Amino acid sequence: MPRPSTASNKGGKDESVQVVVRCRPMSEKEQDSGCERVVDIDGQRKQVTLRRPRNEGSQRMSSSGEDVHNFYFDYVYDWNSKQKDVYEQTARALVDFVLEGFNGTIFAYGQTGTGKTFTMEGIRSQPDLRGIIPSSFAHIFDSISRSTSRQFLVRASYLEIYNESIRDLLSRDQNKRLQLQEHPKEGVHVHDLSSFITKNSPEIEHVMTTGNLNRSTGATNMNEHSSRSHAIFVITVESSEIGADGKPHIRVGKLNLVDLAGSERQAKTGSTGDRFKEATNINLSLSVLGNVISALVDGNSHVPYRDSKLTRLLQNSLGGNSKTIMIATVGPANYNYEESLTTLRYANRAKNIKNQPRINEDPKDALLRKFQEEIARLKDRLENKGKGGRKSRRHKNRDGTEMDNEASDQDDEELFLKEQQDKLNEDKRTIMHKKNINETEREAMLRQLEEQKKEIEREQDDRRKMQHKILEMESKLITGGKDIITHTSEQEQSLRQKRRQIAEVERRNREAQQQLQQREEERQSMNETYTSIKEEVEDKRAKRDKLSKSLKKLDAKKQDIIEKHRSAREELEAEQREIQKQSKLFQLIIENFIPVDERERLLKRIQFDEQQNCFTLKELSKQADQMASRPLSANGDRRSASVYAQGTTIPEIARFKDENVILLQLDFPSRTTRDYEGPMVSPMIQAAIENAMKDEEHIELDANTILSKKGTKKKKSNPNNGGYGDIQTGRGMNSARR
Ligand SMILES: Nc1ncnc2c1ncn2[C@@H]1O[C@H](COP(=O)(O)OP(=O)(O)OP(=O)(O)O)[C@@H](O)[C@H]1O
Repeated sequence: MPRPSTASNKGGKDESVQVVVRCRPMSEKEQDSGCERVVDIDGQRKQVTLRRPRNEGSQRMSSSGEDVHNFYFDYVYDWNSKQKDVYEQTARALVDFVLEGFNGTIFAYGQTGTGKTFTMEGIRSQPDLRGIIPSSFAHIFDSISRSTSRQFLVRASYLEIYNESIRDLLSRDQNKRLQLQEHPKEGVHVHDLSSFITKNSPEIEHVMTTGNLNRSTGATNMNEHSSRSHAIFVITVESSEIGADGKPHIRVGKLNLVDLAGSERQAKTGSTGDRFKEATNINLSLSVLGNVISALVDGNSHVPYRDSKLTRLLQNSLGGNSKTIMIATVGPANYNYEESLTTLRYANRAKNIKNQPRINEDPKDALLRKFQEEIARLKDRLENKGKGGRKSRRHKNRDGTEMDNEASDQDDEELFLKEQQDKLNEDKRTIMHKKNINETEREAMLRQLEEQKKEIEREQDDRRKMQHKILEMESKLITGGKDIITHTSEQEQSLRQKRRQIAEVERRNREAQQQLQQREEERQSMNETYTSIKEEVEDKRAKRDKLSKSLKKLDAKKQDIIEKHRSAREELEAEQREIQKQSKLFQLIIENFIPVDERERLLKRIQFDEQQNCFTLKELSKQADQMASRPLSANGDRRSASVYAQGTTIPEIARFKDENVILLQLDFPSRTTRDYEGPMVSPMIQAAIENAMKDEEHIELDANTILSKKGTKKKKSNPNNGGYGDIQTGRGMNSARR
């Protein structure tokens, strides 16, 4: 719903919602079970510090850490705070503004059992423990009694929102549920809500007691006496004063005193069934209250006032034309840490809500105006009757004496009527004793007298009724100052004004302090950003150092690898040279020592074995050009057989059968050669080979060249000296070997 924009809040100056935090003392139970206190209050700095319980996380307690939360409010009160101090410092100025015609709201928000009711109502029977509501009663009536120029009308209402339904706590019928109505100009109000005009503190106290008796309370496992409903006590103060134009001007101030239900999360209360529904609805109102606060703080165009009864009723108090104080209550013990943190965060946000309070002047529906008009009307009627009476008196005054009736008051009127009655009685007696009239005439005269008498009695009765009504109405309008010495009153009034001024200065100081705090927070966050950039630089520098170290290591490794590679390459080159050398040697040998046809056969047989990665010679049997087959004997045997042998095997040849032939061993001839013992290669050839091998690039080996160089020397050498000096002999050697 859009923000209210009724005429009443137009033009009001922006004013923040005041937020006050109060922490109650440790209960006996908490003390006995040795609970740790996690809340610190610094009244001077208006600071609340909440520490995470020691067993719930690290021991770190730095101001920037997550474990310590600092909050600043308009006022903060610790467990030793007095009810009177809370009232004087926070509520008094607001109640004064209500007497001036502003709307005001004080609401207590917090977890069950943290002191909302104690702060709002307290213990009424003990003067020192009376809370904000009873203190405001005394304050209002005391102020009125000191007022010299104004007439007041004070009325009170008391309602409860329970399970999202509204109940009039002052109604006879407690089953009746009331509805909210919205007036385009006057905003939201509860239809049919009863209100009681009260003329003094005892009367308004009585109203509260009656309402409290009707208030729903229930027990949860958190706190037996916990209130599960939102209670709103409304005091409307109307005042009238004659203005410079000589006409009465009316102002209406409305004070909402709200004791909200416990704000704790439902899981903790262990609610189920009806209690669950109850908790859900209570939480609905509270969560909508949270949404409203958020929307107002964030400056949203849509504020969800309509989402709950509570927020609809408090619409003017939040972002409207009211002066508002939120009192957030917290428990000091460690087990309340999470709830206290939630409450403090909630309260901290509420500080940023801006209202536009302004005086409600001459509203059309002011009860005081109706009273004044009715009294005036009745007085007028009385006067007119008086005039009529006086006229008749003048008319009936037989002795002709003229009376000054203009100045006659009510007593005069009574006296006049009494005189009239006495006169009628006198006339009646005279008629009774008259002798010169007949009976019929006498009776007619007496009847006329009787009629007149009845009329006078009726008039008397009417007047009494009107007078009573005027008195009754006037008694409800309170006017102070009659019994107070004006001087003292003025002094006190100026004192109060000074107090208000002090409160206003303090409020401005608080706002300035808040702004300072906000700037400090911004500075801190900038510092944090700076610290984080610094940290980033440090981090990057460390990474860079690390990287340059590993780069150095890699460089060293690279050098190692290059070195290893270089030496491996050198080795490979040497190996390659060696292989080339050998290859040249083999080439040399092949070209010079292997016959050409043999070389060609070998070349044909040569193949590369992929698996073994080397050249191999093909199997001879598989060669197409293998040796010619051995010749067979005439009859197809592998070898020719002697006739004898044939005779033994072939039975047909009977010629040899009888011969006695002895199988003798063959005599081997004695050896005529010797094994070669000399050098394999003649020194000359060896020298030629070595010479050729010296030049790696080109091996020149031609035995003929060598032979031509050595010429005759070689020819002279003994061909039997064991050498193969002639290449031709080499070939011969190869042939011999084969
Ligand atoms: N500031 C305080 N000084 C002393 N006693 C306190 C204070 N605040 C609360 N207490 C005590 O703590 C108890 C719980 O307080 P109270 O009933 O006011 O809590 P509550 O928040 O109103 O709970 P609920 O949500 O049930 O209404 C009461 O016994 C009350 O007397």
